[in-house]
This record gives sequence, C-alpha cells and structure tokens, in this order.
Amino acid sequence: LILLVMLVGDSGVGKTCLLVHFKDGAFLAGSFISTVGIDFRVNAHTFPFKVRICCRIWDTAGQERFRSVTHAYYRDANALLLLYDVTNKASFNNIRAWLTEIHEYAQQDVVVMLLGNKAESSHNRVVKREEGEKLAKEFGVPFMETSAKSGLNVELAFTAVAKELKHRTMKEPAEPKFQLKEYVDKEMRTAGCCHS
Ligand SMILES: Nc1nc2c(ncn2[C@@H]2O[C@H](COP(=O)(O)OP(=O)(O)OP(=O)(O)O)[C@@H](O)[C@H]2O)c(=O)[nH]1
Repeated sequence: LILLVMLVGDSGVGKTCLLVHFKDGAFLAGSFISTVGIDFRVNAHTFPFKVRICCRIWDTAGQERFRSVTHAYYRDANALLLLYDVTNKASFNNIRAWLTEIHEYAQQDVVVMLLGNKAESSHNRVVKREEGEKLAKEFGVPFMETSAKSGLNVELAFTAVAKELKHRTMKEPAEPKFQLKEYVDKEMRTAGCCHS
C-alpha cells in the first residue's frame, strides 16, 4: 500500500526545501529554482524509522500556471501538507483559497496539516504564530511552525501525518483512535519548541 502525501502552497514558501531537509537533513541554500508541475521527490523508504508504512511524497508547484496540473493530483492524495511563509503575508492570506481548492478537489477524508514555514527568520516575520493557530482552528486542521533552514519541526510534520495515515489504514478497533492534533500538541510541548 502506498500512501500519497502532497506538499502544497504558494510558490516560494519552501515546499521543496522542507522535503529536502526531511529527506537529506540539509538545507538547500542558494538560488531558488521553482518547481515545475508535479515533482516526485521521495519514495517509499523515507519512513523506516518510526512508522512502517510506505509513503510517497510529492512536491507540487506553487505557481498559478501549474495549478490545473496540481488539481488533477489532489484526488489521489491521502494527506496534504499546506505551507505558507511566515515572512510573506500574501502566502498566508492565500491559505483560505488553498483550503477551498482542497475541499473542492481532494478526497473528503484527506489529512490536512497547516505549516507556517521559515519560522527561524524572526527579523522578517510578518505572520504571528497566533494567526496561524487561529486560522488552523477555524478550519479544524492541525498546525505547526516549521523551518527548512533550522530543521524546526520538519521531522515532526512528516511523522505526525504518517502516523495518522497509518492508524487510519490499520483500523484496529481495539486501539484508541489516533488524535493527530493531540499528538502534535504533545510532541511540541515535550520538545519545548513552540516558541520561535
Ligand atoms: N529563511 C528560510 N528560507 C527558506 C526556508 N525554506 C525555504 N527557504 C527559501 O525560500 C526559497 C523558496 O524555497 P523552495 O523550497 O524552492 O519553495 P517552493 O515552495 O518549493 O516553491 P515552488 O517550487 O515555486 O512552488 C528558497 O530561496 C529557499 O532557500 C526556511 O525555512 N527559512
């Protein structure tokens, strides 16, 4: 069984960098090369550490002109990591539009998680953490801030989604239902990484 996780959000919010960090543990510095259409990055073997499922992660293009390509893939996605950039207000304001699209094109039970990326760049920050939290609450999705540069919550974001998908797939009635939001909150409290 292959589960499909897609990274979506405006161009330049850091989707490719987040994935590269997760995969290679390194920040992709230097020039910004925009993703063209759908880009396959990671295959099944990225999750052997804690979660034994196969996850394929797709990095999508944020640019408007590739949107129709992305739409076509939404319906196959099991989970969507929706990113905005905390140093770019427009990318945050566009989250509502992204969520509307997701509701329109994705599967009804798709797992969505909102990520405020570039959280380490405190000098350029224009979106407060509380704003992200509020928006996520409004739409009933889990939220965390991440940084592909410092590595903040990168592994947690992917692991939490993978765990949720695993629990859904296993459907073991004896086990209590996995609560993605509670898991994320707990992990962040434990790590003490809530404040950036
Ligand atoms: N400071 C900081 N910069 C970041 C971070 N993540 C990405 N960047 C920078 O943001 C720019 C865009 O990153 P990408 O990962 O290519 O963005 P993308 O969302 O994949 O863009 P598209 O492919 O066009 O959709 C690059 O110049 C990165 O170096 C981060 O966490 N912190």
